[in-house]
Amino acid sequence: MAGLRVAITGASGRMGGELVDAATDRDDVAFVLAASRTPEVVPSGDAPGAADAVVADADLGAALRDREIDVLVDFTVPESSVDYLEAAADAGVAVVVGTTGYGEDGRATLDAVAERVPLLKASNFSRGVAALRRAVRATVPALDGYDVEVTETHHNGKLDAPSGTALTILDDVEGARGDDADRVHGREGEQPRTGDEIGVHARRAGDIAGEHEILLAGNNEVLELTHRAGSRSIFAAGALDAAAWLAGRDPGRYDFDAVLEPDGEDRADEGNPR
Ligand SMILES: NC(=O)C1=CN([C@@H]2O[C@H](COP(=O)(O)OP(=O)(O)OC[C@H]3O[C@@H](n4cnc5c(N)ncnc54)[C@H](OP(=O)(O)O)[C@@H]3O)[C@@H](O)[C@H]2O)C=CC1
Ligand SMILES: O=C(O)C1=N[C@H](C(=O)O)C[C@H](O)C1
Repeated sequence: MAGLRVAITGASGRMGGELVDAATDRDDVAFVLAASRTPEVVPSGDAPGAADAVVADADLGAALRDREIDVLVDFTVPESSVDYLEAAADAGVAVVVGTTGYGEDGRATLDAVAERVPLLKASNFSRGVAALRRAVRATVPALDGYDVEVTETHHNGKLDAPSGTALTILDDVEGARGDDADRVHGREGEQPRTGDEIGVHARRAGDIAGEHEILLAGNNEVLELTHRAGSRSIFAAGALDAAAWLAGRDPGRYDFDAVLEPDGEDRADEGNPR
């Protein structure tokens, strides 16, 4: 491919801005189209970190075709995301999805879109969290019967709780245990722990980019597995790596692990569904 042509939705958002900035900096990206509900506040033109073109989100479908976009990268909210992804599918454009918090309808739309174009969704595009998930899947069976509590901490502007990453990790824990645990969110009053429950805790404060901790305790010992994002740049880099990897592939659902293991098999599966 001569150079990747990417579109980024929600360009005035925290991740949208980070993605536009990172994409304009990459040698493998030839063109950056930004889409926003408020295009007038998104920088474009020759300034460093500015998109090559900015359009109103209502004009996204036409712009994807006119600008010959290869991949759409969406980190917005579920309500807008489903419209953006359908516009991409109509235009035959691949999609990388970082948005979290979908309900059942949103997840069904993702499945339908993946039948028409390549779709890679991850609740977390950092390499560290991908490694953390591998560690969780290996550790939980090794510590059979230990109590597990998952805690996530994010900035005070985050909408969804628990985070998509925490939900993915909970799926990993349950998959490794081979059962569906009772997920207990927070704890208040007289509420002792029951046998195989998993405690889930969501904290919101300041400008924390994202922290996830898995606590395993039993047998007079404690093991803590923790990932801390230092900035959003790691998510943007991972998502753009995924976009470069996804362009030109067949329709279907792809997993971020396949991007990180380029010599491994292409895995089009249901992984990282949140
Ligand atoms: N998978 C991953 O690695 C990561 C995922 N995320 C996820 O990305 C998503 C975005 O996070 P973040 O950038 O912090 O969020 P922000 O609130 O900062 O940005 C979301 C943007 O979405 C756009 N948007 C379009 N429609 C709506 C709507 N109806 N309501 C609100 N916003 C709308 C807006 O941009 P505009 O006005 O320009 O259209 C808005 O700024 C979240 O779901 C978050 O969990 C975040 C970090 C990493
Ligand atoms: O909203 C965020 O900021 C983040 N959201 C993702 C999630 O919900 O897991 C990933 C990351 O932790 C940052």
